[in-house]
Amino acid sequence: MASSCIGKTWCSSARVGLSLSSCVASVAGKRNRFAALLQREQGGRKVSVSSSVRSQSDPIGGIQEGLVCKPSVVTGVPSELARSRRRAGRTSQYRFIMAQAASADGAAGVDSSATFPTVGFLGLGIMGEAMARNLVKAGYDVTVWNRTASKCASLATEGAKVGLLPRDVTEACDITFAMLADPTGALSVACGEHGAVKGLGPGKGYVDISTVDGVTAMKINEAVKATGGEFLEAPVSGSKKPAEDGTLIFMTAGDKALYERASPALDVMGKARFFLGEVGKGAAMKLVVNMVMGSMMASFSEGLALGDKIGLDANTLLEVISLGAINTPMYTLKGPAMVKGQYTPAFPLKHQQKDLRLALALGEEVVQPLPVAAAANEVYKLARAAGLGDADFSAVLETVKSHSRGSTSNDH
Ligand SMILES: NC(=O)C1=CN([C@@H]2O[C@H](COP(=O)(O)OP(=O)(O)OC[C@H]3O[C@@H](n4cnc5c(N)ncnc54)[C@H](OP(=O)(O)O)[C@@H]3O)[C@@H](O)[C@H]2O)C=CC1
Ligand SMILES: O=CC(=O)O
Repeated sequence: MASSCIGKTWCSSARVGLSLSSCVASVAGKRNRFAALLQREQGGRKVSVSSSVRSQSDPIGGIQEGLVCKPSVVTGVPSELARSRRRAGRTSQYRFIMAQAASADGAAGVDSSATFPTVGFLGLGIMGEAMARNLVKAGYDVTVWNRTASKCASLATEGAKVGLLPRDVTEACDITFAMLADPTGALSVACGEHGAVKGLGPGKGYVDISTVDGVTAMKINEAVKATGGEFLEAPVSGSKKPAEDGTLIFMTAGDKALYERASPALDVMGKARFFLGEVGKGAAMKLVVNMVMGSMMASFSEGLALGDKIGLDANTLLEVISLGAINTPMYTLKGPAMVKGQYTPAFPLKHQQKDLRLALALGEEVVQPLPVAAAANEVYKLARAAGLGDADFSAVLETVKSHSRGSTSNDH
């Protein structure tokens, strides 16, 4: 293994506070209840959630637009961990909107370790929710935020706190992770009106896991640095299942000290991590990897479409591929579902097209010809135009197939 890569097994001992982990996890798993509201601004409208206490099975139902619930309405009991942190003299203003009824759960006396950072998580999409859940399960004191507030509900029932705004999360946490869709989302969450940087300052860290371009990562880095905080870009390889299993691969760059402090949490979410140097290198590595992946999936789709058209049995084709040198875990995993026309999103097609677009822009910058990736990008663009953006990226097969329908031979 490369010296810059730390495998999961090497690092498990770095995960301090495991007894605390199990204790907090058990508290989280018991009596969560909502006594909360969500208040956020979205497109100029206030959106909020009723402040009444809700059952676990329907923790957040009844989102009402137009209401403005004041933070002072927030009720509930902060977690024992948060209380113990306050007892320990922390001055951060925690503005939780979700509270855990922890008082009777035997958590009294929990001594929050100074080396076990409070962590924030911004962006609970396919990846973010699974990653944040692993942090909660590992016992971290996690505060989450998502633009669509209802997506915080299940993590809240599992023990996470919910922040009103990105800035509230960074204000409350030592290290905040962000997993947003694209450069626009990453920039707006970090640097927007109530953005994450507003809650940052010396001693705090911001780790952006989103797949973005280097320029975006550098802009966020500058904004974080202006607060005295530290920044790490940390895009990941691995999809929904590796996110659930905690087996992602991190490609990090930026502040080495933050990398060291964040590593125990990275190791909860991933199986390997690389530190690649200055900001921009992580994005570059990720874009190269995903450019290759996009081309491979497009090429695989062409093979399946051609095989289908000439009457090859699809499952036999998959088996032949699986036994040879061109086999990849991706083909093994996705192939059978593709043959059945099933594209449940693990890696949304719109994100794969975004990554190809960003990789091609990188190629432009350094005048690197990328004809195969450029051709693949066109196919993904067609797939997006056909409404497949939210399907899994393997749905590119449908576009490849649709372009050959109606013609059965090359007769002139
Ligand atoms: N899925 C995968 O297999 C992998 C994805 N990635 C990368 O990780 C990132 C996230 O992927 P994934 O979880 O699949 O994506 P999803 O589309 O499932 O989630 C995207 C997240 O970004 C939020 N978001 C989007 N735009 C904005 C915005 N303008 N302001 C605030 N929040 C915004 C969404 O909020 P809301 O819920 O409100 O829409 C949601 O939380 C992407 O960059 C992707 O390329 C990397 C490796 C694997
Ligand atoms: O970015 C997607 C992945 O699977 O990695």
